[in-house]
Amino acid sequence: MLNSKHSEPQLINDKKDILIKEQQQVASSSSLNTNKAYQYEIVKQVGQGTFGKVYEAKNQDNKRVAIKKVEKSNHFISREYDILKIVQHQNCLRILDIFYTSEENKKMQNLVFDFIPYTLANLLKKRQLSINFIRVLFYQLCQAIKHIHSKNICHRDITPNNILLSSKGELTLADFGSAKILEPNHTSMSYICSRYYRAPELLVGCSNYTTKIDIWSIGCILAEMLIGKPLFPGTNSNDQLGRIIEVLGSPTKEDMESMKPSKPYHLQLPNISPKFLDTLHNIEDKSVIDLLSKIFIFDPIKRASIEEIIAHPFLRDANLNNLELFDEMKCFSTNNKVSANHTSSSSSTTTISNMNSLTSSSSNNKTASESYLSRLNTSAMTSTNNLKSTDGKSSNSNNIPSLNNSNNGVSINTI
Ligand SMILES: Nc1ncnc2c1ncn2[C@@H]1O[C@H](COP(=O)(O)OP(=O)(O)OP(=O)(O)O)[C@@H](O)[C@H]1O
Repeated sequence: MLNSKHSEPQLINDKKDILIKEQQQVASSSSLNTNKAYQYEIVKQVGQGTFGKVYEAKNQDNKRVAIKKVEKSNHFISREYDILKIVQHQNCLRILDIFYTSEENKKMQNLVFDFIPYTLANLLKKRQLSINFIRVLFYQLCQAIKHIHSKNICHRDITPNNILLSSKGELTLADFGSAKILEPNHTSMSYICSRYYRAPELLVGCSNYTTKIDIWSIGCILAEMLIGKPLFPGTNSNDQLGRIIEVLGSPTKEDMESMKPSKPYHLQLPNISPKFLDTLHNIEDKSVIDLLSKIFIFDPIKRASIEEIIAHPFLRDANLNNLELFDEMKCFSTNNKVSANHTSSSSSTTTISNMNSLTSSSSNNKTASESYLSRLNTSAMTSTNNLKSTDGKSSNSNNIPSLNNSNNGVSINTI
């Protein structure tokens, strides 16, 4: 029932190939293997990340590929290639090749991938999705997460920009640049993950979090697919936590302890009561609301695991065999332009009846990536204070001052 139409990756051959290429890489490290760059013809730039650029290119067989160029520097920890060698799943981005170039006296790592033309972010800007299409997209995302979590890999930056889509609606999780294998008693940087998708334990500075931070992010993505805009569009880390509290209500003392904050937190709150059901009241499918209620839980241990999510009734009838019945991806086709406000679907009812009455989202739809710090070598920085987030705003995740009045009186102080 749940067969993807992706072709099965040639795992063994690819892995062997990658290993051989890596050995060749080491052997020719003095020349940085720059010759290999000539095997690829750059077509155009398609993405600009925090640390690198992504290009559409053609290989020698005229196959369309994506090349992600990232500077190799002593100040950056890039685990991306190491993680990509482990991740082998039809819903996770597959690495095809790696080579190094020297550009403007910088050593650049070039990662070559299958080219996948669309992102969930593009799609969400274009149109509202039907509940059945959301179900199949979310199902595929969950399969990707199940695979990486089975290897203790935490993605740590799941956002609509990192979810790639084929013209048929096949989903590929990309950007393993922030991913890390989480060891049980090791600490990790809490200043990780793009803001809107950051789990509350990260916002309070927890440094021995688990893969449940990814579960929070996919909950945010599911909600965003349903309502058409980010559920928690915080303008800074404080505002982010305030917005979560507005919807979920104040965390209890036990919730706070479960999130293992970096400092004792004293919540000066006029005991906010949950607005969760009000926030999502326009969503007609009640099983998806029940699923979200099991994901949006402060306590990471009580938050649903990926196996529990996959077993939830919302995903029970996910059927990838009829992807072609959906018309959502047609909005990208040049011959068949669908307006951004197009809401009908051939296959199911629309998800919500009135997007304007959703309560928690602001007009600011810009994703604020705060993930870049995760890639900095800790020795290269002394403090996270006053570092700028990639949206250009000053941001400070671990030293949380009072929230401003825009959060209905929610204020949070550290003691
Ligand atoms: N395989 C691919 N095929 C086509 N486009 C891609 C591919 N990989 C990435 N892109 C495009 O490039 C963008 C940036 O890619 P990616 O997230 O991997 O880079 P990044 O430098 O890690 O970005 P960020 O710092 O924002 O996370 C994606 O949002 C997507 O638009």
